[in-house]
Amino acid sequence: MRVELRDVTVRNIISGITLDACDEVVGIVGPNGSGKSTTLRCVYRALEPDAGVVLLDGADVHKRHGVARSLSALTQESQVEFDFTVAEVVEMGRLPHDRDPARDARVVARALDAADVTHLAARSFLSLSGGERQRVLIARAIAQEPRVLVLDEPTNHLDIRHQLDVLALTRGLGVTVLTVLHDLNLAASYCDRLYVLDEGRVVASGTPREVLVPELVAEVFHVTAHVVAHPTTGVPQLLFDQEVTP
Ligand SMILES: Nc1ncnc2c1ncn2[C@@H]1O[C@H](COP(=O)(O)OP(=O)(O)OP(=O)(O)O)[C@@H](O)[C@H]1O
Repeated sequence: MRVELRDVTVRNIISGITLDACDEVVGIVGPNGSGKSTTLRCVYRALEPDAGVVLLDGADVHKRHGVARSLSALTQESQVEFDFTVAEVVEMGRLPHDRDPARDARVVARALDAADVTHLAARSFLSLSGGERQRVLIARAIAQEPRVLVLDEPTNHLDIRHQLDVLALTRGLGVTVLTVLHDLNLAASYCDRLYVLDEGRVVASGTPREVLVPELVAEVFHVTAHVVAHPTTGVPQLLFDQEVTP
């Protein structure tokens, strides 16, 4: 499914954001406060742009019917306030769909397994650690069987193994994934294309190899980076000098 943002503007926070993603993993990177979460909020309809439009397969996401069945989001606001079990939280992913108990149970079991939380199914969500909660919320998003998955910092709280697992898992779904990532090396490894935001605007876009060059990294993040090829995959990876550039 194709997601397109055309000239999306929200107050003075983001301005003229244009991007698209279709059946690929697209990363949004940029410094703190550059407008990444605000951009995603417009996609998962927590915010309506002041100008511009967000389209899902060509239809305005704020007017289209059935968006909840097509799009799921793991966001900074994704939380569970009441004391549900893990299994119940993941079952909530099925709510936008017509009920089919046997199929729902299979999908939920697969999602629990994929996010490595089957052993936690009977536990209270509120008793879990930050990383365990994050994996349960990922399982819920997967259980929704979305065609577009919107992720705001999905690796938050996760240890390195689960960071790699979650990114491989979401990539393996074969759907459109639009994700904010802070770790530029994970972004280079898992994203087909990247958009770089700075001060509410897109300042670069392209493949990780095209975008993650020392000049851009210095200009946007104010650090000196050296690009090396990953020894087994050849993917560009960044090594940083310790001094911050002005
Ligand atoms: N509701 C709001 N009212 C006023 N300012 C806001 C609001 N939401 C976001 N901002 C401001 O807009 C800017 C962009 O915020 P946003 O959360 O989109 O950035 P971000 O790139 O996701 O940042 P981070 O990397 O720190 O998560 C920030 O300066 C933030 O303080």
